[in-house]
Amino acid sequence: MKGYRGLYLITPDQETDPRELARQVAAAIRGGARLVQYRNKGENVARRAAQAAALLQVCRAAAIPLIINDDVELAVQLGADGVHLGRDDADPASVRARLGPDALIGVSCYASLALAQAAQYHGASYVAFGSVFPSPTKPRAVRAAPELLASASRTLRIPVVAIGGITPQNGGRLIAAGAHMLAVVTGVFAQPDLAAAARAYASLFPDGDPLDEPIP
Ligand SMILES: Cc1ncc(COP(=O)(O)OP(=O)(O)O)c(N)n1
Ligand SMILES: Cc1nc(C(=O)O)sc1CCOP(=O)(O)O
Ligand SMILES: [Mg+2]
Repeated sequence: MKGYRGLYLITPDQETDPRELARQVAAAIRGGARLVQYRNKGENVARRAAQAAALLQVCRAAAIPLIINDDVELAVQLGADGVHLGRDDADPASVRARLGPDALIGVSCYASLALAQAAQYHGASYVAFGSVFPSPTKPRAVRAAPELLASASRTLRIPVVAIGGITPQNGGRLIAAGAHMLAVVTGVFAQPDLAAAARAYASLFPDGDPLDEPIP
């Protein structure tokens, strides 16, 4: 997953109409989102499948990868680009075996560099640390110090994602610390103009096409 830098958009955990959700995500992609995660913890299987399918269309049209949170079967059924796994989800090694070498597999590491090293060893494509700030989406999340991003980006070979309460105001300091991607829900989806909100994050990253810049 070399070269990935920029805004990592995560959908809000809501029963939004699939076409409306697709419209919102398309606007954020126009604003500069580089990776999209479909995250809906709801029980409505049909709604989840419909939302994810609508997002896949939008992402394919823009050549942006779509990651599915938690649900490996949905990712397989849909032909999505990958999955994001946390401590309550399947283990990265078995998911890598199931999805093959090209799948994008993200792993939540909370505040633990040891978890990140293990995830990399077991085939993770990227690791995520958080919450780096208090998160409106997940107020009870474990907190991870931004300084952890520096040791992670120094010692790992895969991209480092920061998540939790990230705004255009506090995001720059995370990039300076070593984050390759900023994962955001509220900072984009709670704004009236999603393209402008995404642009505010995208502009925190160095100039040029972030996908052209290999991660050292
Ligand atoms: C990019 C990214 N980072 C962290 C998470 C959180 O994953 P997890 O701990 O499994 O919690 P849920 O999102 O499943 O509630 C994420 N989804 N994406
Ligand atoms: C899904 C998720 N995981 C987190 C973690 O810390 O692992 S924080 C989070 C929600 C991020 O949303 P917002 O941008 O609204 O804070
Ligand atoms: Mg999970």
